[in-house]
Amino acid sequence: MKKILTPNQLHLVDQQTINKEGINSLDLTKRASSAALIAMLEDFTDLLKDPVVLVCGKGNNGADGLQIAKLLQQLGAKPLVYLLQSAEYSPDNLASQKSLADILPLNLTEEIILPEHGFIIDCLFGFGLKKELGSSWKPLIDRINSFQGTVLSIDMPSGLPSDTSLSVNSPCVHADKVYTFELPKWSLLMPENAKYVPAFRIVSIDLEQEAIQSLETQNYYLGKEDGQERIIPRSKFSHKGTYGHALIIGGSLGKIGAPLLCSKAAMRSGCGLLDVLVPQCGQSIIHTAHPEAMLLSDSGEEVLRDFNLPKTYQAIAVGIGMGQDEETIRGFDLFLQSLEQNQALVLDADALNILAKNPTWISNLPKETILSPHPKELSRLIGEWHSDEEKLLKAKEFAQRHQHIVLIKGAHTAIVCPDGSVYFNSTGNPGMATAGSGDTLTGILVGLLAQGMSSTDAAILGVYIHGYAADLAANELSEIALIASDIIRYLPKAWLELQR
Ligand SMILES: NC(=O)C1=CN([C@@H]2O[C@H](COP(=O)(O)OP(=O)(O)OC[C@H]3O[C@@H](n4cnc5c(N)ncnc54)[C@H](O)[C@@H]3O)[C@@H](O)[C@H]2O)[C@@H](O)CC1
Ligand SMILES: [K+]
Repeated sequence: MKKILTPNQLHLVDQQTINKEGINSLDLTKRASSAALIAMLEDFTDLLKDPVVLVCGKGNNGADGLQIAKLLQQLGAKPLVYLLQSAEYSPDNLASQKSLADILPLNLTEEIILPEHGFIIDCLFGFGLKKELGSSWKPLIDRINSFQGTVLSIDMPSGLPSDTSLSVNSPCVHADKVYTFELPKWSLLMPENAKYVPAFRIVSIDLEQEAIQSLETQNYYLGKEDGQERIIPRSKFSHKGTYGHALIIGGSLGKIGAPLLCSKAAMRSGCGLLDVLVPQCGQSIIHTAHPEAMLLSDSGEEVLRDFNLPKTYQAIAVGIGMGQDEETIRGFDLFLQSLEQNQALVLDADALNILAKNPTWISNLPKETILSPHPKELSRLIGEWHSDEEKLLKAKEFAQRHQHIVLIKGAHTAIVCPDGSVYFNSTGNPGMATAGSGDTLTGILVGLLAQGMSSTDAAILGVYIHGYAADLAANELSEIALIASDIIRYLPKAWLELQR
């Protein structure tokens, strides 16, 4: 997994790389610039053919821009280079200016000339932005944002601080894609910044890994290796009991599809045995549609009421499609009271809504329960928020106070852990914004927990593979057509790929 660091820590890593390698800062800038250009050329082959305008600031982000311009010239392109007029350029910036002819002055009061199409490479500010840009920057940023072509930002979209939320009206470049160096930055992962960062690519520049390892953070970005490391191998002499017995509790009249999707996803994630507890109206549906699952009977006709568990389970998921009938709420209360403190548990949907209305019941949850709310359910649990930063803080406070794991689902789902760590996911796509997608995640989670995985590991692997299966599905079926059943259908392929 990659660490998400603060600007001060990023400066430190740059500095330690320079010291350790015995290079100077300009060498690192050149390395970064050529890596960024290679990545941009891979994504946009027209970069050497179409008009390119580089807009450079006075710091090292601007130095990156000047170096990229030089490389583009060497490749035969004729980029227009604007450089912010300043009395205090960084040393790398000054050195980079010397190797480039025809630099156009950039003043905040004068309009820059832009072509009808092509590219702007935005190198005004990177992680060195100290505070939000003032209103004097608005005309320039508005001009960049009105460009009809493609806007590529180096390291950060200029105007976006790397580790805090941005006020609504603050000027900021709306990039089409951001090429960020070595490590993802916190604000690139926040949903509220999607308009500035619809996509980003991490460009490796071989920064000193030891320096990165030595720095403390609570924020991490998950990669494929984090999923791979957590896969549970199947052993030759194992039997179905080896891989745990899971239980799914949910469903109500008209909402039997939810526990059905959940139970299929659980078994496609490797658990050995699975029981499903649904009201009577759902029993033949589950039996017919998912013959591998076993059914527990509940006396409730249309809604669950008994929550009667004949045996113990390695893991239980509860809440999907369950509804909030009075009888269900009563049964759920008794169920929570009956739980052992070491019971692995996932709560979703109506289980969370019922908890939000009865907050004292939270104390009955076993430690490290995974709570998998959608945004509405989350706000009922932790209260409203005004920014993604506040949402994360509140979720963190909740996770630490109650010692549970809270998932903030969405693009870059955040796994908020009881020790304050937050893991941001790197897989998934907007096709997952579809009915039942969350039910499949809950199924994967309970399937993994049943195999004896810790809640944090199950959340990391579960969230990662859920998005990974959806990415494989979307590649073949499109994001538009993607439905929750497709995520389950592509789980086998996702496991195969992850095991490679
Ligand atoms: N050698 C290095 O340290 C490397 C740096 N790199 C690049 O350097 C960037 C960081 O460079 P810098 O630290 O020079 O920072 P930036 O280039 O991001 O910007 C810093 C400059 O902007 C000014 N500034 C900050 N906030 C402002 C505001 N609100 N209004 C007006 N001016 C403001 C600062 O006074 C400073 O002059 C990275 O984002 C990356 O693009 C890369 O080339 C990798 C290597
Ligand atoms: K930038």
